[in-house]
Amino acid sequence: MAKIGIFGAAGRMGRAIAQVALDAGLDISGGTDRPGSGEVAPGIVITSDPVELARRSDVLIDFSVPAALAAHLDACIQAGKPVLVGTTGLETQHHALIDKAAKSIAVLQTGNTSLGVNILSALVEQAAARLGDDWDIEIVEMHHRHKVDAPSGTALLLGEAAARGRGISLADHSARGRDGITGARVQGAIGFAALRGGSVAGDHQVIFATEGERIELGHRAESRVIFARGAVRGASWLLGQPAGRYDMKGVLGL
Ligand SMILES: NC(=O)C1=CN([C@@H]2O[C@H](COP(=O)(O)OP(=O)(O)OC[C@H]3O[C@@H](n4cnc5c(N)ncnc54)[C@H](OP(=O)(O)O)[C@@H]3O)[C@@H](O)[C@H]2O)C=CC1
Ligand SMILES: O=C(O)C1=N[C@H](C(=O)O)C[C@H](O)C1
Repeated sequence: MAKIGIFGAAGRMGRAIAQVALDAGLDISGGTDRPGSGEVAPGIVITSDPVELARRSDVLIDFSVPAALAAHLDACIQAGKPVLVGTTGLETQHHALIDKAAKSIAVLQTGNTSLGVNILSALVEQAAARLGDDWDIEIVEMHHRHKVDAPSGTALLLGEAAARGRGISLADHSARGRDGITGARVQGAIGFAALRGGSVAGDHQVIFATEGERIELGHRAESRVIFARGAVRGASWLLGQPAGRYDMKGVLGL
């Protein structure tokens, strides 16, 4: 049976993934986290050495922090093991590291592992392809009070889908963090707004607004279990893939 290693195992997602994998009867080789993070689940060994974990795993799952990504990718390259990266808050330099790693190992990176969000992304791309840029696109997300990055990885994934549908680059058309006298909305911009509070697992809404009408497409996560299930499914799928960069579309057959 394939052994799954978890980077960031003591975090909210790390623990959820361990639980889902154990419930499914899968084998967990162990996890990494910062020293003193406590027990994740009975029998799961936590180390602070990602290379050691990668060597005794068949596939790795990373839900930790962007600052740890380089070390995690390096460990997977050294051990020759595939990895699913679910960590969000990634910037250009992190995506460049993933592209480089994907030359020698299989890497699946996604801002959201759930089936529902990936279906939503396909719908958003389709709607954006059919509506002209007199339809303003705004993406609103809400998450729990502990979340440290904004906009969420999912909001960016949905923004990328909208930009792809429109045939434009998101980097050149995104409007983030409006405050004060912003001036009127720029035609063709894709706007982002982030709310934080309570224990919300993850709500996303994509609004297409034009004169006189509005389309709203959305997704609400009711718990982290959906992300954990998607991560375990994605990791199992990665075991059969050659080196390269992947997202959830291949896993879910979209
Ligand atoms: N793609 C998806 O579907 C989803 C992505 N996410 C993303 O996953 C990430 C984790 O989320 P969540 O579990 O809620 O966050 P947590 O803060 O609960 O977990 C992150 C864990 O990583 C640990 N960590 C910090 N530095 C390192 C390191 N160098 N090596 C190993 N572990 C380290 C943290 O330890 P410490 O607390 O001591 O700093 C913490 O235990 C976030 O980026 C989040 O946005 C979340 C849900 C779904
Ligand atoms: O931090 C979270 O909790 C989540 N993060 C991901 C994101 O940034 O989109 C996915 C999910 O919405 C939960």
